[in-house]
Amino acid sequence: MMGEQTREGGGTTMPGRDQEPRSYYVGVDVGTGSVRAALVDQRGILLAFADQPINQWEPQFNHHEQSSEDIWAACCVVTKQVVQGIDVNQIRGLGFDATCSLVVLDKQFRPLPVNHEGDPHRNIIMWLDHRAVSQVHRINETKHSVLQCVGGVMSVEMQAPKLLWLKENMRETCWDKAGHFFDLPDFLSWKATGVSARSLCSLVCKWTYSAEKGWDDSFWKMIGLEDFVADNYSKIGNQVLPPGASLGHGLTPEAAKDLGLPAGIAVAASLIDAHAGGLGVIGADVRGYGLACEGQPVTSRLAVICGTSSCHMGISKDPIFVPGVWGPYFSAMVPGFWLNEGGQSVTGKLIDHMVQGHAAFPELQAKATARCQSVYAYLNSHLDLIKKARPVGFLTVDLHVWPDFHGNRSPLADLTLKGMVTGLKLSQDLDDLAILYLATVQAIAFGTRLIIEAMEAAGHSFSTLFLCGGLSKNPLFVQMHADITGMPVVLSQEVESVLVGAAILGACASGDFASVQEAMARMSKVGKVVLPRLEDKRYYDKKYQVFLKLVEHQKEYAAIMKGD
Ligand SMILES: Nc1ncnc2c1ncn2[C@@H]1O[C@H](COP(=O)(O)OP(=O)(O)O)[C@@H](O)[C@H]1O
Ligand SMILES: O=C(CO)[C@H](O)[C@H](O)COP(=O)(O)O
Repeated sequence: MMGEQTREGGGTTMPGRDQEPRSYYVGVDVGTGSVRAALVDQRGILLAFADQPINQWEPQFNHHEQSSEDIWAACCVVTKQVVQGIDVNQIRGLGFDATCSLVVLDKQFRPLPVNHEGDPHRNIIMWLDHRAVSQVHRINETKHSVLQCVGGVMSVEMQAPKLLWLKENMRETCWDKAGHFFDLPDFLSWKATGVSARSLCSLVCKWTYSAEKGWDDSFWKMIGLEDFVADNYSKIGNQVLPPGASLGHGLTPEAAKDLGLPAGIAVAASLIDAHAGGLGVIGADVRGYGLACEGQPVTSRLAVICGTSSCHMGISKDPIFVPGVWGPYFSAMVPGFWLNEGGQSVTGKLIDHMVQGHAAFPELQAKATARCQSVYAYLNSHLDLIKKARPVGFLTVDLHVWPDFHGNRSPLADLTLKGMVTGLKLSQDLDDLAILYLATVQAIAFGTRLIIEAMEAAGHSFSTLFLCGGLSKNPLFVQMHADITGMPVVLSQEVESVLVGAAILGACASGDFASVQEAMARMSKVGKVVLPRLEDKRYYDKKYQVFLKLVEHQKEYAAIMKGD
């Protein structure tokens, strides 16, 4: 099915039509549910956008797989769409970002199966796959020093546990035949240039690579993956480049044909999607908005990329060790800065799950369709209808949610935690669905508040949130994040900020900007500021107390059931 397409001249008129841009850059963002591309000019204005859904397979609980061939094909569709009608010779650079999913190829770069069905088309273990639970438990039991750079506890969503799972469970059909293991962003830049160099971003954040010391042989030997040490890391990458560096001789003729772009244009070393989102928002010029972060260092800004999951990206001049929060990672997002990444594994996915699984969802769907609205726009207006004189957030005074339906990524770093809902009644009508949706949105915001508290207790100091990703298009989600954290929320002028981040990479690789920081300052702009309703602070402080009690009780229940 052809994805949605908006572009300059056709469909919605994009801003910036009035001036002919000097240079174009193409950004490609491979998210969980779809591939998006954008044509962006040197001011960071989006001139064209296209998206294309991608398949996901869930052959068994907690196994999530994709196809690198599907994803590349979708990249080709959307890239061709966004460059239609322009002089492609004005395109100066191309940048990719993607989820940190694991791509498996044989020695001839052909896909290998990561499943017991032996289907090589499904050669990607996705970022949210939780199959490697016993492997990550054993890795964490080692207490190896590299774990200090992932908040002290390695996530089941990182690559080492998944690689160990493949070695232990797919020896003949996959592991012995494997020639290359890529993080998805690096697979895309390899596909575009034929250069198998990896990005510092992916290797530092998901593979335990150190910007300073490189690979740690003792770690791989200790966890049972000494194979990589033996061949000098050729399968997982022994050439590493900073994000935005220009790869090889740029776009190969074959990839140029696939993508509909000129051969030889600069292609950048990639970023993971959350990091591209951070690049796309965190450097915006905030003068004139009366924000506390005006005149403060960029380290006072927390970027929150809210899509299927939410990633909380905070940077610092010196390394900060935050227990249960990934990092500190050097130069993994903004060159020269240390990065800590908090996160919630399911946020958009959780909201979709709660809404679609409710008894009143068919009625909601019919009513939203009749109004030509998304179900979320309909729910937001329905909440305004039923809130009466109270602020909308007060509707959940006796309905509370703990959001860890897919474990807790940060700051508790406990994949055994589960979701919780308290305050249910017998009724299951549209009002109940709307209030449960609201309580879920609030629970996600409380999770963000808990992550911020952990990061600030370790040394960060934030004054402003910079939101992007699909959920930042939901006004209720944004307002609840402002009200519950007590911080103003900045939304970018370009809502597709992750794509601006990918385009920034392409702009840097082209040499049009002297640094990533210069490109960030020029290409990301404030669109809107949402201020917190501080008059509601007391209410949310009380709901936060309940929120924290929920996980305390969950742990008590688990202890009781574990006891004899
Ligand atoms: N306009 C919108 N209003 C409310 N929620 C949205 C909107 N657009 C996307 N979402 C939600 O955002 C999530 C997808 O986020 P997105 O950043 O687009 O994708 P990905 O996680 O694949 O990068 C989904 O849960 C979807 O329901
Ligand atoms: O772990 C990640 C980033 O560090 C994943 O790539 C991210 O959580 C998935 O992104 P999205 O929710 O946008 O699909």
